[in-house]
Amino acid sequence: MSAAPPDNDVLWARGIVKSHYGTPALRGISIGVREGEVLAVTGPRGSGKSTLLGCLSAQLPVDEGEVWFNSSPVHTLGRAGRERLRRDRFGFVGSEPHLVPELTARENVALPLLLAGAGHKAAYTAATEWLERLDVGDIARHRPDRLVQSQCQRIAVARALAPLPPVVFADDPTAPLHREAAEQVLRILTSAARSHQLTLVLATHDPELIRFADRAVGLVDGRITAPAAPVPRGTVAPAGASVVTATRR
Ligand SMILES: Nc1ncnc2c1ncn2[C@@H]1O[C@H](COP(=O)(O)OP(=O)(O)OP(=O)(O)O)[C@@H](O)[C@H]1O
Repeated sequence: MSAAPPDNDVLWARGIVKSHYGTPALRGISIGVREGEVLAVTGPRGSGKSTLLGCLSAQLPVDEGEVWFNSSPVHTLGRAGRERLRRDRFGFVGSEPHLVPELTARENVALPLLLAGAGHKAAYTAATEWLERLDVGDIARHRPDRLVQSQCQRIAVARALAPLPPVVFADDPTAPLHREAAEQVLRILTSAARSHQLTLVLATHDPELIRFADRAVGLVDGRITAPAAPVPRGTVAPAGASVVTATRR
């Protein structure tokens, strides 16, 4: 019989093992994410970051181990239960924006709100506000084919944040951006998460970007590297330098 997860961890996992068609991706990962914190998952390409986010966010079933969200088990849910959890409680930003090409920027951001049952006016007002926060309010009526990738990625961030999900997963969200745009998008993403008390799990292969997080966990070959301190404010921490023990601010 397993122990219950700690109350103050919004996400908690123990001993996750996951393979893709026989290729091991996670080899026994245990991790806790506190409510309202920004946790960076860092490591080289192929180290298992996307797979870890997939398991924590109920996109991928684990082969072994446990995943809990708000003290409820995720690892025992079937496909429909995992889909419901993702739709109702989690937001996602990937390395590609994946906008609906037929819809304007504003319609893309309003879409998840409308699907969740928000009224038309409320959804479009919120979409406009989030686009303005992401500095792309001026292109609200444009379709993605008229926009550059950094604008599309900002729209994708607005779309993930607008419903204010308790947890946002961002898997290498700055991959298509140059350094300046990457830093700006991460600054907006992390400050929006903090000001709305959202929990953010951020995967990045770029060790310089973990300074935007409160804590960081390093992965190598599907395993967590040695535990260490929280990300110090205003510094650049090396990859795999810290794991998961203290609070932010
Ligand atoms: N769909 C898949 N089919 C087969 N192998 C996969 C699949 N997805 C991931 N893998 C393998 O699992 C391991 C971990 O991959 P994962 O994508 O989780 O790492 P990552 O750290 O996110 O890498 P990247 O930074 O390149 O996205 C790698 O060896 C990868 O080749």
